[in-house]
Amino acid sequence: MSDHLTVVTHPLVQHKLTLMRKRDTPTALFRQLLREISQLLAYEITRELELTTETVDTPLQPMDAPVLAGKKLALISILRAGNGLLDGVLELIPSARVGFVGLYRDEETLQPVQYYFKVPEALDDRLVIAVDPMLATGNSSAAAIDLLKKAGATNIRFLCLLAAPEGVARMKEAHPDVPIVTAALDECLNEKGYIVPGLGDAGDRMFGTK
Ligand SMILES: O=P(O)(O)OC[C@H]1O[C@H](OP(=O)(O)OP(=O)(O)O)[C@H](O)[C@@H]1O
Ligand SMILES: O=c1cc[nH]c(=O)[nH]1
Ligand SMILES: [Mg+2]
Repeated sequence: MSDHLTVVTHPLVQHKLTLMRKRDTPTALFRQLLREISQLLAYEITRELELTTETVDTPLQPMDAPVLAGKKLALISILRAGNGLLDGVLELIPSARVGFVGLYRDEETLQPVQYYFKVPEALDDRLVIAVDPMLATGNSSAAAIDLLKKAGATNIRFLCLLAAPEGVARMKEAHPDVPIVTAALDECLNEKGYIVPGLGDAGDRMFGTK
């Protein structure tokens, strides 16, 4: 991917995102919509995956048919809200290897606090797609990507649902080599570091906490 930021403007993505933003959308529907959007975003972020060919026998004759090239890609969920994107993407790419970076954002300092890290082996040989629905200050995603790079990843993409300009700028400064794919670029952050207009706290809405 050449662009640092790609906003997926597909009408289905935009319509579903609007439903997710509504205050009264219930938890079960919120999760279902996120799963549906995650697959449309995955389509976009994987559009330039390398292909090779494999000879297969169709019922009529053999042919050289396209298959994905290289080592299986790694999906990394930034816990816990990342899991809301992970499930749908994994359904689309079931052979992907999966890792988890546990981070939560301290609500006072807006700094990430790490509590878990487990990723697949040979990250340096894989395309790594890190997923987290919300890119707000960018502190969590920048820290997660630092950890992935320390673990050897060199080819990383970041998939989110909503981004704030502040978070995109932070990522561009810290990780200019990591393309971002999102469904929307919102206006700004409020004084508590929430994306506005946004959709609130993705993890809480997804899991019914708070
Ligand atoms: O860009 P930032 O300012 O760092 O904010 C974004 C982070 O905040 C949310 O996670 P949260 O800390 O709420 O944890 P959770 O996923 O467990 O709810 C979100 O899922 C991101 O990880
Ligand atoms: O708006 C925001 C900002 C951080 N995390 C969220 O879930 N929502
Ligand atoms: Mg949260």
